[in-house]
Amino acid sequence: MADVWQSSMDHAVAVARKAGEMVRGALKDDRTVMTKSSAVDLVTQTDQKVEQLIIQSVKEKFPTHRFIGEESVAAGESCNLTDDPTWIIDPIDGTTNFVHAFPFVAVSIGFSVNKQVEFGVVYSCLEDKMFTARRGRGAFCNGEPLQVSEQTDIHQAIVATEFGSSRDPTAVDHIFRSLRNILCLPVHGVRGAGTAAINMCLVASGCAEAYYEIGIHVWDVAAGSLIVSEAGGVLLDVDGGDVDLMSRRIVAANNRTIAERIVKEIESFTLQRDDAPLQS
Ligand SMILES: O=P(O)(O)O[C@H]1[C@H](O)[C@@H](O)[C@H](O)[C@@H](O)[C@@H]1O
Ligand SMILES: [Mg+2]
Ligand SMILES: [Mg+2]
Repeated sequence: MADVWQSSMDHAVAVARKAGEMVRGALKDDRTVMTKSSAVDLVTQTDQKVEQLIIQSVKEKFPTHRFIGEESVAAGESCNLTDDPTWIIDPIDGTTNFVHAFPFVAVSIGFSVNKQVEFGVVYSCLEDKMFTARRGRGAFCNGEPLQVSEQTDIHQAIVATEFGSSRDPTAVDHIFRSLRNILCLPVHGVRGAGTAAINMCLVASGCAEAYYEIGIHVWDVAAGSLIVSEAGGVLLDVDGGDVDLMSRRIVAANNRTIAERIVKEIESFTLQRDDAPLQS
């Protein structure tokens, strides 16, 4: 049966590739680092230009579609998911990596309809890996099918996580205690690529059993969440309930056994939701 969202997905792949070229071109030149929510929440002109490139090109082709873009939200746009077709964009996932030329940087584009992610595209542009997933039709990297790891023993797992961009001491304490709990299970290792989207693609590829983080935003994980689930993985909230992409918390794992084991070790905390009303 024809896929009603195929042309949108084709466009997402094409524009992510174009955006990736822009990111690669700017890697050595863009040293204009600005900050957002904290001194370590970085943004560059390239983040802003890439988001504009993506939004402009989508608007020309699909004028009725809506957008949630990281840099547009930072500039004051609202972050509400409606039932309308919505492009959820992180122009550079891994801006800190980009600034330091640490070689994991992604363009992440999720597309949701009726609040459900229909397709996800993550372009790991320095590795030239194009990860894609279409709901119900599998996940792929450069056209090759992805499958999560079959490991069910947490002691033989690699777990990915990040420290995020908050330096609030209470939040940092929670993050460290969770990390300590997981390290001391013990697990084979803890890793972090510096980008939520690539961490999730590593789970989808079977290279890591799980990824969890508190503090991410919907644009960090919208595309990656579908890539993980279409590769056979599971998504949970850090308290073990259903994942809520606006809640800023996520566990993405190869299977429920690993996901639930990790949930037991996480000291959860709550942050302001992405869709909280804007403060005037
Ligand atoms: O801000 P970018 O680089 O789009 O996204 C990153 C978050 O800032 C950081 O807090 C988080 O740890 C990382 O996983 C995410 O990709
Ligand atoms: Mg991001
Ligand atoms: Mg970003």
